[in-house]
Amino acid sequence: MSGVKIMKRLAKEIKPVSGYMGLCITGGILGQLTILGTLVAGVGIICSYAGIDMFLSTGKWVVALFICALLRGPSRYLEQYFGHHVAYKLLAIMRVNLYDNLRKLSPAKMLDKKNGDVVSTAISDIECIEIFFAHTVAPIVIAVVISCLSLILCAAIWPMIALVMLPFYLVIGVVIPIFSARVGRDTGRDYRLWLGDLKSYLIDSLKGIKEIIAFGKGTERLGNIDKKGGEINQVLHKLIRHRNFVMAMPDLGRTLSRVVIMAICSYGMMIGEVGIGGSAVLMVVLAASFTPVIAISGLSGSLLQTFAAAERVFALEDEKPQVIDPVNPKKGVTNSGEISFSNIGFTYPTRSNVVINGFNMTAKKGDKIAFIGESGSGKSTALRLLLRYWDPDEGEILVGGTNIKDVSLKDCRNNFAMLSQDTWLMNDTIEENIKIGNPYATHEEVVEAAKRACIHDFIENLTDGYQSHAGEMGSRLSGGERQRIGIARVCLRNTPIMILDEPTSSLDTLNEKSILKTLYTEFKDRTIITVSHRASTVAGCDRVYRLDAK
Ligand SMILES: Nc1ncnc2c1ncn2[C@@H]1O[C@H](COP(=O)(O)OP(=O)(O)OP(=O)(O)O)[C@@H](O)[C@H]1O
Repeated sequence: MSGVKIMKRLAKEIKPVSGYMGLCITGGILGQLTILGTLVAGVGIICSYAGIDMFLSTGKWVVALFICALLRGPSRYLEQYFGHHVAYKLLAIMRVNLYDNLRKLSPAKMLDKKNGDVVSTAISDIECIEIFFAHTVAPIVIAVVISCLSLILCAAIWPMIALVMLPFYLVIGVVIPIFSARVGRDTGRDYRLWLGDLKSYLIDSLKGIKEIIAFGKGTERLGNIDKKGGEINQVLHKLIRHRNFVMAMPDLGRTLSRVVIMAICSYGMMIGEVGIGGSAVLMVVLAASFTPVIAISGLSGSLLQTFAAAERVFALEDEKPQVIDPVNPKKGVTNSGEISFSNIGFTYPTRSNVVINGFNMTAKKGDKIAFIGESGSGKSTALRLLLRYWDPDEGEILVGGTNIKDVSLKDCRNNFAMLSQDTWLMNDTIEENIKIGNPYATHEEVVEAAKRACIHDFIENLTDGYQSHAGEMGSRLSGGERQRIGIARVCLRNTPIMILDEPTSSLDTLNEKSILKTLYTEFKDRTIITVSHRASTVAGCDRVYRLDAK
């Protein structure tokens, strides 16, 4: 994506808060005008004391000086306050938009992405865009307005000086930033990529710390972190060299412009085109008006990272999900427990080998169905197709007689309560974790579900009972305890179909028997599909479907 395209797209994001941005720009312009006004009033006071006619009396210049000085504070406050208000509001909107798309991309498109890289984009890349919203848009407008006003004022005093100064404004404010952005673009991009890669490696190393220690890989990981850190530093040095160069060039331009201003003003006085007062005003106005222009030039160094970060955010925002909602979804026709797989064929887009080929299955309301087969035969894949994480390449899946592709993803998934192989516990109380199954459930209903999942006594014995924090002790819970919390969650979700992927793999036979009996008898009206390797888990099912590895 080109720099101009990124800027245009970022600028579009400002639309919902354009009023606040207007206030920020007004504050900025007013702030710069107060600086110019203070300097011009100073010149006015000195010249009128020296007996040079400066249009206003000394007293009026003093009043003007005080007004400008007093307005400087509030205008600066206005600019900074609304600039940051806009930036943080927009960053919050961008975070929500990004998470919304990540949600749609999950799980199919998210499997290929590195967790750390996505976290890096969702947090630090978005944070990096703050520079554009808070420190770029308004300063560009302010610099353009102040440069134009200064040139108009100069042209009113002596048109020639405006003509001579115009190229300085263009070179410092336009040519240098564009050139700098073009030259440093790849370095900025490399830095964000390396940073994402390092974060990903760190998160991976933390997640797998037990295995890393057990297999004696700690030193190797440490060495790799050190190596990656060194590589990042090299790119960072390039960025800093570039930024320093970019900061030095406009400063050089400003110094040269001052020499030219003085030379031309002296020449103007010599040939009688401008008086002492006019020259003094020209000198202070032109010198001061370069400050906002220089600020833009200086920004172009920081913007390299901002553009690279925005590019990464937009790439994630633009990525198309694996499955999409139909344009005109059918409504309310799938709420039953009937399921049918007819002639299903499926190959993962990233693989060449067929996973499911010509698979057929039917379940009536209340049927207890089992999928069995050796490891890798496609049992979990069949469940993923039912949940529409992917669409089959061949055949169709019907729920309640309707093709699941014809209803919205939300309506389709509202039919299912899912227990996956690894129960995810969010950073909240045990009660809230169970209530994921039904946020409106009462405490009594949560307790009832926990009893069905044979986890009630365990929870009661915790120091804070149902209010104990699962996040803090998530890693201290055994696999079986986590699995039973997952089962309680499923029990609470009132859907016609329950999907259980290895529901009792971490439980002893006693607990397994008791939980399955509860599930199969108490939920006799619900259709249950169970995936398991264990004969004991599928023993109570009405029908067993075998999937064969291809
Ligand atoms: N997201 C994916 N992308 C590509 N291939 C995948 C993906 N998920 C699974 N597979 C492959 O598809 C095949 C079937 O996987 P699946 O998880 O459905 O098997 P399974 O029968 O449930 O196995 P297990 O009993 O070991 O859990 C395997 O070869 C697996 O490597």
